[in-house]
Amino acid sequence: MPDHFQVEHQDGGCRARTGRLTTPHGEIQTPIFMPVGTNASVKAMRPEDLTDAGAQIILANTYHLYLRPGHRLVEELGGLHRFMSWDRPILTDSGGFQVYSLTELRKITEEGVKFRSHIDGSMHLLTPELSIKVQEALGADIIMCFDECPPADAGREYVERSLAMTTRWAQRSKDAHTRRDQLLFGIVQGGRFSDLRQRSLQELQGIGFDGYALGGLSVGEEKPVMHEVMDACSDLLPADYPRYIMGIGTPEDLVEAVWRGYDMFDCVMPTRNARNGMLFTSQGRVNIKRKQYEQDQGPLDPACSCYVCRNYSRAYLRHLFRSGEILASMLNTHHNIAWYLSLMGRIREAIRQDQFEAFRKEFYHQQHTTAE
Ligand SMILES: CNc1nc2c(CCNC[C@]34C[C@H]5C[C@H](C[C@H](C5)C3)C4)c3nc(N)[nH]c(=O)c3cc2[nH]1
Repeated sequence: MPDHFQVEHQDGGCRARTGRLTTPHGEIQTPIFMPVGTNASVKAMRPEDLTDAGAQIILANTYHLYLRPGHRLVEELGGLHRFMSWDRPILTDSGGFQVYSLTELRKITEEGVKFRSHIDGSMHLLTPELSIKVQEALGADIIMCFDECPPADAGREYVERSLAMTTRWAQRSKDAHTRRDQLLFGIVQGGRFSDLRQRSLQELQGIGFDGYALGGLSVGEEKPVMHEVMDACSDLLPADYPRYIMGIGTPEDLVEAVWRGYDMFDCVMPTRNARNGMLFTSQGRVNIKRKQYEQDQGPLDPACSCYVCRNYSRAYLRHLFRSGEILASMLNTHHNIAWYLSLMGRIREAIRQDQFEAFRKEFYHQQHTTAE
């Protein structure tokens, strides 16, 4: 058992488990959802709103912060925690995925990824060594290996070559990692091919990391493919290490992933959907701009105890959204993050009671029976 992670309770009826992950900026109770902050901010939320909503750890990103304001500047100003006044854990992604998803002009070579900045058009080369150096300069508590996330429709031959490079990049990431107080996670690739996933994981375990992430998912593949890969890897990932699935997901995806034994998740959905008026509730999704809420004096979600549901009506939230008020983004985001985090709290409690199987059935039923 590694000293930074302990499985606390294994649900008696399924693979779900609760755990405790210890980082330099504090302990994290898993399963955990991590709100994402692209440019050193979780859009429309102040740090005290995040802690009020129950956030234990947030995500930041190498690609964006390297380009602006620059990792050296953040380091000179005392690191990311001080820069954004967030004193709890931060996880940074290694930047490869964002280069792939954000830039047109990019070239992947053995050395790293050449790309043109989406901000000012300047050319850059992001390598495993530079990615680790940036993440160390930012001072994140958990950092990620520099990997390549192959396109969802990539053929077996491409995926096989890509994962071999991702393994070589993982070794280079680990060799470049000097700040031992930070946890370094490896990222398993291999596309939809279970045997390649197994090979990737075996190679990463041979190098040795503080946790293992599933990459290459939630990139447009069919749901059954995603569940198949999650199933196959669940039995292969070392049970006494934290398991992180990157980019997951909807509330249903989270419940399905916890049921398969995963511990950590991140997704832009609660924050991005909030800004588009798509809100999560115990009765399913509410599209707040719809006319049916024009005179609705009730709370967004009667079962939610967040600041927004305690103080505002659906009618008011609809008015703010239609008026394009900044407060709409703030309140909608606050609720969606609080709702996601309360879902994770209810999941942890169900696991501790050996009730997660029942929770999973009830949750699916609740989310899909009530008409919007
Ligand atoms: C959505 N599906 C998906 N995401 C994925 C990510 C990014 C995780 N989120 C970090 C991120 C990404 C963006 C948006 C926010 C802030 C910041 C920039 C960091 C979350 C991934 N990241 C890496 N390194 N490797 C993957 O294979 C991968 C696969 C994904 N599949």
